[in-house]
Amino acid sequence: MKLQLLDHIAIAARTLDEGSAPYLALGLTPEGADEHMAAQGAWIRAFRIGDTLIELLAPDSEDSTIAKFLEKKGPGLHHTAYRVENIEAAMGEMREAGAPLLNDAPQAGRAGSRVAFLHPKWGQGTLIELVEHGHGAQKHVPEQPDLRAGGIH
Ligand SMILES: C[C@H](C(=O)O)C(=O)SCCNC(=O)CCNC(=O)[C@H](O)C(C)(C)COP(=O)(O)OP(=O)(O)OC[C@H]1O[C@@H](n2cnc3c(N)ncnc32)[C@H](O)[C@@H]1OP(=O)(O)O
Ligand SMILES: [Co+2]
Repeated sequence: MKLQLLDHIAIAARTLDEGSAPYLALGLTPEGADEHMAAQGAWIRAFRIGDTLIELLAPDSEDSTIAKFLEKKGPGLHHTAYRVENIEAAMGEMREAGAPLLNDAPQAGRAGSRVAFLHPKWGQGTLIELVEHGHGAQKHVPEQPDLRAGGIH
């Protein structure tokens, strides 16, 4: 398996605004709109640095996995995510290697990506995510493409 790049580093925060403060001060601006991912129990805000994102995660409810994480560890590094070309192939290789995949099938990720997670105990205390972006979405994907520019009327 070839990891293509460090896709994102995710930081858990109590709220997106609280979590944003240091990154705004560092001169970054949020990319696109905040996303609510109910299946992950999270609100997500992304800040881009080249090809990599800082992904802020805030819990959407008291029983969210992010809320559980904050209760145990407080705000901080939640996971690192590596980009792969083909998520099914990458999961197959991980399964063969005996790595503890947390998902049987790819899950829906931010901005239309597909993701799978590996247990943090295996990752030396770091939850690891594998992420595949759709073809043509390797770099910056505008949240709302400007259809006028494409000549569609
Ligand atoms: C989709 C979007 C995107 O990028 O597009 C995202 O990233 S969404 C990101 C949010 N989604 C996810 O995280 C989905 C994958 N996560 C999970 O399935 C789960 O959270 C989990 C299996 C990692 C942990 O669940 P759990 O019920 O076992 O929780 P526990 O609290 O009992 O955790 C078990 C042990 O793992 C540790 N632990 C839990 N979560 C983390 C973490 N993020 N990083 C490092 N260690 C962690 C706990 O401290 C505990 O350690 P000890 O035993 O020493 O006390
Ligand atoms: Co992520």
